[in-house]
Amino acid sequence: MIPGIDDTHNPARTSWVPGAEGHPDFPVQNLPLGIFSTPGGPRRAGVAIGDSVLDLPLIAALLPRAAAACLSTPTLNALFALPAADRVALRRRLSELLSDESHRAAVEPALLPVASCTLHLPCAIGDYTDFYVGIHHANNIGRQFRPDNPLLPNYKWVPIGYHGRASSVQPSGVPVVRPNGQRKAPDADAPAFGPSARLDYELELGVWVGRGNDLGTPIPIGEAGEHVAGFCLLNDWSARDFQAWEYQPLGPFLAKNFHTSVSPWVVTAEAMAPFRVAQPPRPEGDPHPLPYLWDEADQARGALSIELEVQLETAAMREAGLPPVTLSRGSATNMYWTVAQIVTHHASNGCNLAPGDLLGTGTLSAPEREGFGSLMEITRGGAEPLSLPTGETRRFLEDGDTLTLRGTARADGRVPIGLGACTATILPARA
Ligand SMILES: O=C(O)/C=C/C(=O)CC(=O)CC(=O)O
Ligand SMILES: [Ca+2]
Ligand SMILES: [Mg+2]
Repeated sequence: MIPGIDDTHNPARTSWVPGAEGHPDFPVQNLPLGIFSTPGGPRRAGVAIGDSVLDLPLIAALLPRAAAACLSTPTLNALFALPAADRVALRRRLSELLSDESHRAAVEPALLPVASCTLHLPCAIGDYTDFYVGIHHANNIGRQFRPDNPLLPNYKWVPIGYHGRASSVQPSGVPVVRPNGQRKAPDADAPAFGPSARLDYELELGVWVGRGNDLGTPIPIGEAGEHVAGFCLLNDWSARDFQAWEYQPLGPFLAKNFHTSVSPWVVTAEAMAPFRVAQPPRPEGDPHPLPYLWDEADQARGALSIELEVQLETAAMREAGLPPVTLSRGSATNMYWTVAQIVTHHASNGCNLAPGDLLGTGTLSAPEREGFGSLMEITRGGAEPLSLPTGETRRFLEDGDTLTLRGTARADGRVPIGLGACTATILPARA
């Protein structure tokens, strides 16, 4: 079940917190959860509201008991392990506390400016899996890696994924050290080892797993929604030169496990409820998914109406005081498989998902150039370099480049809510 819409989503609801109303990411209709610290203080749970962070342990006495017991821990894993109903109760109470002026005196002392906080990973990530549901990305990139065979025949039957590396997932802001690795130029006799010359990003959504499933017990598709705690932005940094050389036959390995960035706030599945839309119908002639992946309710509301944007700022642009350039604008509706389908498929063999596990959707490219989700697609593998306002060009990312992903959920008659930025700067390779 996908969560329902209630009064916490009411567009008429406003907050007494200065700056919350009209905030592009965090109005009172959002209330994303995260882990933060202040200098000398422990990691603890918080909620973003406008440009403030609400320190949840400080107001635990005002919150529902089940959730309150999980807020002083340095991760959200315990909170995400609770039944979704406990998260709903927490959301309703937070919405009331932050919108009803009568609670202001009790709650305001627990608000901190976000600029004074360090935002951490929301969970201790046991496992991270990256999918490949962006069919336009799969077509575009497949054409470059396998010109005769871009989209393999399993794509429309199986939600394809690979097991990523949890240890190198980092919150937004942590710089990315250019990886060293093996690459082989097409005309070279042997590979060489050194810094990647084709460092790329991948625009993805992250899905935070809520309640887990027992080993050996699959998740029926009708119940997949209850295992999703929320969403973030995810950048699956990719060394395309290493990838092309190493990925056959077992799939991505060192090309993608050196660093993965996530936006630090978890926009809950409940907050996202008004932005769930019908899954676009499959093109004529595509196979009908197997029964374990098919659910009419999921097809009716399983897609996510989230606008996505990627911006690049080079060191020279920063020095010249020029604003970042927008590389692409796309939409999360470009998913061939829904979130419920990837969750159910992942657990279909009895694999156990655990609270705080992270799933990447795969790169979400639109069909057109304006919405491509990686430089590999935008520059067609480097063949069509981008021209920047400084006179620089880019085929792939250079040291000093800062890349930022943003996402905003929108629906008619609703207050838009944002995922917050997922940003990082590239540092030179280390010897
Ligand atoms: O071999 C291919 O076709 C490409 C594989 C990937 O790039 C893996 C990946 O990270 C999938 C994605 O982000 O969509
Ligand atoms: Ca990826
Ligand atoms: Mg990665």
